[in-house]
Amino acid sequence: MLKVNNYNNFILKNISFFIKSNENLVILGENGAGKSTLAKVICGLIENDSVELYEKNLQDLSSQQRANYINYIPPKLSIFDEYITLKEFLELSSVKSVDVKRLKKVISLLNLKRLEHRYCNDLSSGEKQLLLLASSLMHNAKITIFDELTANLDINRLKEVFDIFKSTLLNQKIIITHNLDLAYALKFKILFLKEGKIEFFGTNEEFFTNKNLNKFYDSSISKIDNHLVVNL
Ligand SMILES: Nc1ncnc2c1ncn2[C@@H]1O[C@H](COP(=O)(O)OP(=O)(O)OP(=O)(O)O)[C@@H](O)[C@H]1O
Repeated sequence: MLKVNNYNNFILKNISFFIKSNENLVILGENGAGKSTLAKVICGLIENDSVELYEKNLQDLSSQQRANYINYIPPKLSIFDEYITLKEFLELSSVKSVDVKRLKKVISLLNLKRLEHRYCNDLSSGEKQLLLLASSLMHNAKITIFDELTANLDINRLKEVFDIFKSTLLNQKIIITHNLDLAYALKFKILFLKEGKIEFFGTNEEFFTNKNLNKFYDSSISKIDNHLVVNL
């Protein structure tokens, strides 16, 4: 459960919304609309007193509690220790002691076995994205925010990630993406930001109508026979 009560800063304006504990969310909006900023507000990287997680004010939570409640997965993996391996990184991603069974399951699920002992810094961009997803599965917070996780993934990997997003492996998910096919297929609730303001908040079905696509994306995308078509 997530509630944001009238949050304002120099980027975001009058941000208020609520998602129940059984709901997931996709955040959409053009470059610079404020999506990452909103994510940082929700997870407390930008301090505020407007966010409630499971009826507790974010500000009142200890660091350990915050880590249990919320996990922000940034667009890019940044690692300070150049000699940390993929497996070591995943072991460190658990908030509690490492669940060896879960670690094995996550490595196998994402086909990361062959990369287990590779240094994280040497992984390709797509492999780093998969490592970030794997780390979120190890962390297993009540709410996980993915900021453009799928940007570097090939089609097969995108499908695997889609299946994980649709599964119950993680609790609540908030997905920031520019991939409208992904957003449409997930069927999660949609929040659309424009210049720091919420322009739309509602169901997937309500958002993905030709009227709304025209309103939010001009004529660059339309829906034909339940498929999104980009008009290049
Ligand atoms: N620390 C900062 N100081 C000043 N301006 C900032 C800061 N962080 C973000 N901005 C500005 O705020 C606006 C929103 O940025 P944000 O990263 O939240 O957008 P976004 O919707 O995630 O964009 P994108 O889709 O390009 O990743 C941008 O104009 C950005 O330049």
